[in-house]
Amino acid sequence: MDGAGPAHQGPARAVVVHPSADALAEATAARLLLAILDAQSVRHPVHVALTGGTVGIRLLERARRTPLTEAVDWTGVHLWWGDERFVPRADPERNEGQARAALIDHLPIPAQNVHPMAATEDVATAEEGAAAYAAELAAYGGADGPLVFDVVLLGMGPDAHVASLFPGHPALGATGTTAVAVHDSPKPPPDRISLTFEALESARQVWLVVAGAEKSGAVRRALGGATDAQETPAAVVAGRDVTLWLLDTAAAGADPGLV
Ligand SMILES: O=C1O[C@H](COP(=O)(O)O)[C@@H](O)[C@H](O)[C@H]1O
Repeated sequence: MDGAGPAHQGPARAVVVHPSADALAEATAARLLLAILDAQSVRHPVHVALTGGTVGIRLLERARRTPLTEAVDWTGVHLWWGDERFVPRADPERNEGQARAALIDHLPIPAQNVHPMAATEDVATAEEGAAAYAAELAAYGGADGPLVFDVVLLGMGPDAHVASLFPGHPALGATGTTAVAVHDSPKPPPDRISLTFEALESARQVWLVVAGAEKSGAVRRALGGATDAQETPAAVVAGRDVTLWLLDTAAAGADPGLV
């Protein structure tokens, strides 16, 4: 585990580099299940926000296969999403459907503990979907404030987007709410719902799980001290206690500080 450089202030940030995308998925699955078990020893319930994306889904497939999954009390875990594509529920693009097939459908988790974002059958607009999600998150908050995620999993795009918060996009600036509608997403599909920075940063731990050489430039910028959320959203997202960058060697690139 390496420190990420002098530019970062605040809670602990660490970078872990794995030899391949497969190793990253395998290790992150184990890390997630252990984090849930740790949290369950001190809190009830435990809240986790899932990510879509290539590694985000692969790590859920790995989690399904590890015996650690059986040690978790899934009745005490709530699963949320960092973002969702605003498409019909059966659309293969939906993060929800992919996560259900990879893991959730195989868990003894009560249906009411799974909190997907709205599909197009549920509401007329992504705005309505975002408002409904913000209300659901608020309902699970305590008297003293909003819901605190134990772990937020995030993928990252080559453009340094996290969840569906894209560089230069108006949704980046959303404040005073935990969920926002996204239109004209530079990555298809164009209509999405995303947690806001405010919601992501309410997490105790934020983990950015990133694989692939095409993302090494964005990783270098984010870990190299970029501070402009409009240019490099991934650079500014942080957990209250811990921010973990979990990379494969390709995403870490040639930076001798990371490999
Ligand atoms: O569109 C999205 O992309 C990112 C990253 O996906 P990847 O396939 O490049 O790993 C993902 O984190 C996000 O949830 C998803 O909606």
